Amino acid sequence: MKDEFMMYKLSETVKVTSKISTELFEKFNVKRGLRNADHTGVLVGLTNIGDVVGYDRLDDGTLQPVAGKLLYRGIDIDDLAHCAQKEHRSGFEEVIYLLLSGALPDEDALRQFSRMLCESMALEKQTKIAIIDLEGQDIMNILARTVLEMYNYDPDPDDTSRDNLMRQSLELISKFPAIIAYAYNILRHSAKGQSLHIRHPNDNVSIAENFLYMVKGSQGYTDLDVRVLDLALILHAEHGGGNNSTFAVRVTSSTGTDTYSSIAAGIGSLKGPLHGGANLQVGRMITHLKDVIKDWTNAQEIDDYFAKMLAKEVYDRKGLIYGIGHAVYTVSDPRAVLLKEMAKDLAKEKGRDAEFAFMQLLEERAIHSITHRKNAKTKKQVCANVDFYSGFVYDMIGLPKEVYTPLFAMSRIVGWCAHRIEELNFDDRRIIRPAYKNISSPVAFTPLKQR
Ligand SMILES: CC(=O)SCCNC(=O)CCNC(=O)[C@H](O)C(C)(C)COP(=O)(O)OP(=O)(O)OC[C@H]1O[C@@H](n2cnc3c(N)ncnc32)[C@H](O)[C@@H]1OP(=O)(O)O
Ligand SMILES: O=C([O-])CC(=O)C(=O)O
Repeated sequence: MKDEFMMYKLSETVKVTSKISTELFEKFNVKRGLRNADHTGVLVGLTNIGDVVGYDRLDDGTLQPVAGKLLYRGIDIDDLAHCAQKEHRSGFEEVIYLLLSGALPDEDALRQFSRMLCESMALEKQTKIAIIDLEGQDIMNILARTVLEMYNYDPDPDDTSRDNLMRQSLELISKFPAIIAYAYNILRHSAKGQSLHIRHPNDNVSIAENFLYMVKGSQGYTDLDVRVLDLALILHAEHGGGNNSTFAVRVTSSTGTDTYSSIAAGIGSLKGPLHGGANLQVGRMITHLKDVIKDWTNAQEIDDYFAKMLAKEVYDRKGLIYGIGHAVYTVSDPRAVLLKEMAKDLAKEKGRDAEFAFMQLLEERAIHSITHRKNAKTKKQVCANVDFYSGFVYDMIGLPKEVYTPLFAMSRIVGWCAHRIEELNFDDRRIIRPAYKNISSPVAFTPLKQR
């Protein structure tokens, strides 16, 4: 038997053995996707870090959709984002301090903290060599592998005491920008034949600015670009304990494993197209839609195409419109609202109003099409999520698609670290270990010669 046929045979067998009928989930009251029947998440933990609000629960137990709110340690992200922008200073460092410690820094503390992060941004020689060695097409995979490699250079990698976790968190948060920037520059060099730049981070500039500098050089960005990236970093930093990547970090942390293994799990989760990887999928989808939709202002033409997408007849045949829908948000995702505001201003500045108007119409028609789709099992209200406008914003400040999802990780590493510290520090913590009911019947063993 040829190896290819063996693989085909194995896969065909799995087609049958992996089938589990939906009725069985209902029969055994299994919370598919750890979700209740009303789509809310099963309550599996408590946290002091982020609060994601998408609905109110009324006295009769039903849900009332509300405009989305996101709080970091009790503080509304609208306030964090608008205040930093109004004061013309970077806000991401303040958010890191807040999420990790639980309180806002005063001016002195913020200055010292920002300097500390900046000074720890440069990568050790071994890490740089590891990134060059790990040449590959996907920066999320390079990031995960680099993080795993960093275990070897840590003098105390397995110590899960709070002090050590804080040290490791600050190291990882400060080093992600250089890892991503260098990995992209190496990819650009090897895949596109461009010159290779390994720029040392600058002292006394924000994380957002340092990232742009390391990717594009000092002539390659403007003050506005820095402000835009800083906003994106503020908005992606944390999303409660239940989002898939943070939960992956909490699940792995609950075993007592080391920080690098746990963060690599978070990166793997975030890469998925239903989670952080959706920003890349939105970019691809919009490029496709710009091509196939002849009249960018024609709602009917868009509706017709979306109907075919939802019916899995065109595009990637997954039946999804990327950047739309959310497990918690219903009326709006507050991050998408802020990114959309930013996208509108930027589009005006960069002469891309027609594209912005097209995106806005796509958003409106996507929500309409999902709400009115054929054979819908539920009528849950959907809205644009954080990934809908982020790629467009990155594109307008000249960032390549290869870094869209890594930028999400560069920010979300903060939430992951805060949750890992929390997971390893509350009283009476336990290993996370839910149950799977086995539904197969017992099978008698058949000796090899009799099969
Ligand atoms: C940072 C982030 O992770 S944000 C999310 C990024 N992901 C995406 O943008 C991918 C597209 N979106 C989706 O796949 C989903 O909306 C998710 C994964 C984000 C949320 O999934 P769920 O919470 O399981 O969806 P939910 O239960 O609220 O969906 C309700 C219904 O709307 C449908 N729906 C929701 N979003 C979409 C979508 N984008 N395209 C098509 N149908 C959708 C669901 O299939 C479901 O249909 P059904 O009732 O007929 O079964
Ligand atoms: O909360 C979720 O399920 C996904 C999300 O928006 C995030 O992690 O930012």
